[in-house]
Amino acid sequence: MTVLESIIEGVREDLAVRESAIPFDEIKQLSAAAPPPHDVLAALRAPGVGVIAEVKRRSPSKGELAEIGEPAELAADYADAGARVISVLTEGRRFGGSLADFDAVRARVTGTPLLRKDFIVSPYQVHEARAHGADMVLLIVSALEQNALEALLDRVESLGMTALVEVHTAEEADRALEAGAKVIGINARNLHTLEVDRDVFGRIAPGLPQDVLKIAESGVRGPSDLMAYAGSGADAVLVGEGLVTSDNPKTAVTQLVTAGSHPACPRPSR
Ligand SMILES: O=C(O)c1ccccc1NCC(=O)[C@H](O)[C@H](O)COP(=O)(O)O
Repeated sequence: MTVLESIIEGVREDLAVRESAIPFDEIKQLSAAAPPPHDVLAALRAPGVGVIAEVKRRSPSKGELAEIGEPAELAADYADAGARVISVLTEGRRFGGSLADFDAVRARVTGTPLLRKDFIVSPYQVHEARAHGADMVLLIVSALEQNALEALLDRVESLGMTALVEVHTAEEADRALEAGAKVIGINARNLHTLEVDRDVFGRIAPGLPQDVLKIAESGVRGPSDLMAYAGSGADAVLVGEGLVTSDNPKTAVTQLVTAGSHPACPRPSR
């Protein structure tokens, strides 16, 4: 079993527990009653290369990353520093995240879009994300059959949210486009082996249509990585470890945001 398959096995077990506590019809009603989502596409299309800043406690590749006592305070720092979107990992077993983290961040950060970063395999999780105030959800192509990917993407958009459709290979990028993805995240990390290869973005992004927003995920440790991804066509970078392990995450975001809007930073070609 690969790392991704093992994560998803646990996600399905945890999901079954939540489904028995709050049935699907109820979560659908809660999602319909939530305040409307932020316009994530507009946020990501703002000038310059944007930063999606992640609240990440630990990871399968690195173990414990940071003790995040107050995820809401960390997220508020990210927002103040100019992050375009804040990503909150809600998977508990391997990343130490939770929907409680997400709720705390949503209550504190009202003006910046939030990404629910989890391993979405069921429509239930999409409604659950919206019920908790998510504006964006992650759909990982290699975790989903094509018909499931398409159905989940439709559902995300029908609730007014935006899907970050994650790929790691050119074939997965073709599947994302076939499904109608408007935002494609190219993850440098192979989720089956955990190997990180920053060159993956530069191999895939140039082949994507100009109007698709391209997010470079993983492996960003500072402004020079953002600049390199920008040179290959990134509209934004998604950063977790590099922020939560820094001495001052707010300054780390500011440095990335400054690099992304610097005249020397290659412009997105959209
Ligand atoms: O981070 C991991 O080890 C990991 C392992 C298996 C599945 C997903 C994983 N991470 C999710 C992500 O893609 C990252 O949190 C995100 O891209 C930020 O990456 P980084 O800046 O390198 O923390």
